[in-house]
Amino acid sequence: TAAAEMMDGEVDGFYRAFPKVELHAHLNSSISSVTMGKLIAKKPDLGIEQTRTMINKGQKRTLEECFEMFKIIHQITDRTEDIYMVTKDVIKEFAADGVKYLELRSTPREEKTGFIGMTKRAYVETILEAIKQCKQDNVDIDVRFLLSIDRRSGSTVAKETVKLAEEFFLSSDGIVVGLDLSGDPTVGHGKDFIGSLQEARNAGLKLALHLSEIPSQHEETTLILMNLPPARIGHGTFIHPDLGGSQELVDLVKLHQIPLELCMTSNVKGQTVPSYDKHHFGSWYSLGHPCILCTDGKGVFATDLSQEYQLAASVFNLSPSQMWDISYQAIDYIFASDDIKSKLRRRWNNLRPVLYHL
Ligand SMILES: CC(C)=CCNc1ncnc2c1ncn2[C@@H]1O[C@H](COP(=O)(O)O)[C@@H](O)[C@H]1O
Ligand SMILES: [Zn+2]
Repeated sequence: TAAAEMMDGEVDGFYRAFPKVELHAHLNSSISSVTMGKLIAKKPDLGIEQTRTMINKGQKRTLEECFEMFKIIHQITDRTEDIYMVTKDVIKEFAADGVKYLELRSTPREEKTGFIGMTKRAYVETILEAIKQCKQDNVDIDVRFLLSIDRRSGSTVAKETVKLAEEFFLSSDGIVVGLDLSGDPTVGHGKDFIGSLQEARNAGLKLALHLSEIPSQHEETTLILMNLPPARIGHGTFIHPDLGGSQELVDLVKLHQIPLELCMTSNVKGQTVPSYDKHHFGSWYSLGHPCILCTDGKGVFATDLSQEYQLAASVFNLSPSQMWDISYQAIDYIFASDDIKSKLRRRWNNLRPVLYHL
């Protein structure tokens, strides 16, 4: 479509200058081509080509192919030094794109390769170290972290991840704020994770769960919404009754006012949504339901948050002031404290007249 073609071109400066909140970014999906180039140069033996780690202009992949891409990326980020560099680069790139508050998420990974190997605890510590370093370097962005549970790895691993998250929740000075449930939606069942997720929530961790990324997850989503309600929903592509969901699900989401983390480029390139104009942002936004624009993975999906804003604005014909409200409203749904929310609102309110020349 014309909008899609436009999006592959230059983004005008307007949405880059917009202060933005990014709440759905997987670390290993967010690696830029520059950073990927550095990683490939460090590991020439792997013979990895850049074209296999990102979906470029106009290209599409099946969900299966996308999850194959993550395997390749994980091969090239298998040491703590890689994770450290990736995290720092990703944070600086989000800051350069005008993101003022970022929640990164990543799956604690154990690797036996290399000299020392990497434990899940070391993996998380490395990310937290990189976040701290960026703060010390005065990078203009507030960064928090969610531990991801990969649904492929089953309930025992999920329990371990919750334990690790609870531990870091208490020791990370407010950096670790929650948990994510993600991974291949065709694998595993949500019911295996409900117990662990309830425990996590009782310990004070906030939950952001990938729900209904594919049509066959109706029963799972119902079960999770009845037993948990998470604080935020990732994608929720097939919650709507026209798309394999049901009015009952829509009503549950509306009743609990659960915001949706929406990733337009990711969904179209991953082909769960046929075209930008058919993205479910349209129907939820019309309902007045809280919609948060996110990248999912600015690396693999070759986008950034400014592009996602411009895309939504052009596809759904939204004014700068409506876009401003979307950005401002996202502050309500961050997992950091009310104090941080107030600080961010003040920043936004100070920037608004500058942007609109009011
Ligand atoms: C088309 C497509 C696959 C879109 C992305 N939709 C996703 N759905 C579920 N889990 C995901 C998705 N993207 C990334 N992830 C999770 O994030 C991981 C990569 O980031 P990390 O290693 O956790 O730092 C993947 O292995 C996967 O577990
Ligand atoms: Zn995701």
